[in-house]
Amino acid sequence: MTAPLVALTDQTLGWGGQAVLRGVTLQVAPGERIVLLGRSGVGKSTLLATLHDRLTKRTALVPQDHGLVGSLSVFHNVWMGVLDDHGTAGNLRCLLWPRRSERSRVEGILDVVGLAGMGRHRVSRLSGGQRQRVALARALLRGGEVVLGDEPVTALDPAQGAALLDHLGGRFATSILALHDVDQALRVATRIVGLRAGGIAIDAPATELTEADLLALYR
Ligand SMILES: Nc1ncnc2c1ncn2[C@@H]1O[C@H](COP(=O)(O)OP(=O)(O)OP(=O)(O)O)[C@@H](O)[C@H]1O
Repeated sequence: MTAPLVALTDQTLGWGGQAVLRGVTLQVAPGERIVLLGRSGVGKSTLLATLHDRLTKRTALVPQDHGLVGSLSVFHNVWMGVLDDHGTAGNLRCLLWPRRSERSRVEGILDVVGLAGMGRHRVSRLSGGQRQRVALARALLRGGEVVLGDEPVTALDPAQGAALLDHLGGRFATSILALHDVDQALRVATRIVGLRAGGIAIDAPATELTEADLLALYR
């Protein structure tokens, strides 16, 4: 059997001594496409944060708040995805004088997320959906074994959101995404983890679940 990428056993997860989720047992195997569902505030981000901390393979993250630096350009925000591949001197040089090869590498990804030609735009002047696509571009540039996304396409229109979820699926072998859209979840997931009342209420292959099963998480 393939070793799990991360394993939690009967864990209590929370913040500052306050439990949010109890009895969490979850293993993530390579190649799984896991979607986390559940009402607002139930603990999806809390679980993602724990998994992000525990994963040891290269991981890209699309945080709910995008995690961008507004005063920097789109190019520099996307480049942040690969900062740890370069030394401090190389990163400082790239901040001031990005090379043509670095610009074109980022430009290729901006094209994928529908932001072609916007590398020099300042992030603080972008719309919410454009910012979300910068965060997605940063994850796509970073690459790795796993992508973690906290509502990574909520600011996008349905067609654009579906296309970018497919791009994530093509770039990363394993994904763990918190989503709010049940149909989208059933389309992209191999496995769905539903949170309710302080714990995991559903953990099953997506093929064994119906829309009604998932909508019950929101009642
Ligand atoms: N960084 C944090 N520091 C302290 N408490 C937090 C933090 N993030 C979340 N919480 C708390 O943990 C609980 C669960 O929140 P969490 O963000 O995990 O839920 P969620 O299911 O992701 O919600 P949403 O769908 O609204 O994003 C909430 O009570 C929230 O206030």
